[in-house]
Amino acid sequence: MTSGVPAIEVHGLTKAYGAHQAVRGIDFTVARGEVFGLLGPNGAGKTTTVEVLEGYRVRDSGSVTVLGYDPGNRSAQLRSRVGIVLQSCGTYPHLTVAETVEHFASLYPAPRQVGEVLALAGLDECAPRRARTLSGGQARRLDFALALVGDPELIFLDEPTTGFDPGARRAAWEVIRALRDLGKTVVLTTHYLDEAQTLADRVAILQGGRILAEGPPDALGASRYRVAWRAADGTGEERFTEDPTALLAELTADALARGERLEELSVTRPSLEDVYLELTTESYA
Ligand SMILES: Nc1ncnc2c1ncn2[C@@H]1O[C@H](COP(=O)(O)OP(=O)(O)OP(=O)(O)O)[C@@H](O)[C@H]1O
Repeated sequence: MTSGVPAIEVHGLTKAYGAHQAVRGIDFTVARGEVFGLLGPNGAGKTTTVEVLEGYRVRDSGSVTVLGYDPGNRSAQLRSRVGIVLQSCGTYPHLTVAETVEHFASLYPAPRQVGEVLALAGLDECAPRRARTLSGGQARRLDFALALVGDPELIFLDEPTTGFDPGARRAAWEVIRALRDLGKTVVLTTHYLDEAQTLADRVAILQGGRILAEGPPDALGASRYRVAWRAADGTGEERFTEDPTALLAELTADALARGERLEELSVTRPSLEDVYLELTTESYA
């Protein structure tokens, strides 16, 4: 359900806290119906960027458009079309799950049906329970449900599975896939690279307020090959290159000149995790 007009357009966005430049001029576009992952180490500027998009933080410069609006204007129309899953807010512990979702539904002009939202968030069985009795994973599903009930076009998920057990994570991934199937646009920040690899159509890797790489998770490493081998002293070695033919020629020639073999030699296209670690470690150096 992608249309020509992007869900989000960011050009030259900057934001400083006092003397500290948290976001240093970033550009990216999120298409409608896309799941977009923002990755990066602690302090990279992910939350700052998302808060600007959500209209919670005022940018210093650059242009930002969300569903055609400037989020800096905090328009009510934009708010009703955007869903935000905050870290568990624990509202109304005395209400049941169904009552909580019903209450939030009443705040929106055209809410989704409560039963449908409960099913989508995997909360059918929890519907009659009081919110305060939910486990951490169930409470997080309720957060999802509350972000969905207004039937938003665009949903921001901030580290949606942090602290989840593996089962709860898979359940949350199913919810996110269901959102994509409904044609929603999802912006996801996460520290779990497998989560980004599995769910995101495209990712941007941020560090020090700059985007280091952007693209589909499988394509990011397409031109960076990992060449690994075991050296004569038994230590594992690895090098990254855009031209494995040249690197292999160099390595094998050197090894032959020393009368050695490159044991366990392999050439692989790196995973998102490899690309992420290489990029974020490189630029610390
Ligand atoms: N309100 C604030 N006042 C001052 N500095 C801030 C504030 N919020 C964030 N920062 C700083 O700005 C930088 C970017 O922070 P931000 O929270 O955007 O990073 P992040 O990528 O979301 O990190 P994390 O993965 O740890 O959540 C960090 O150096 C942080 O310390």
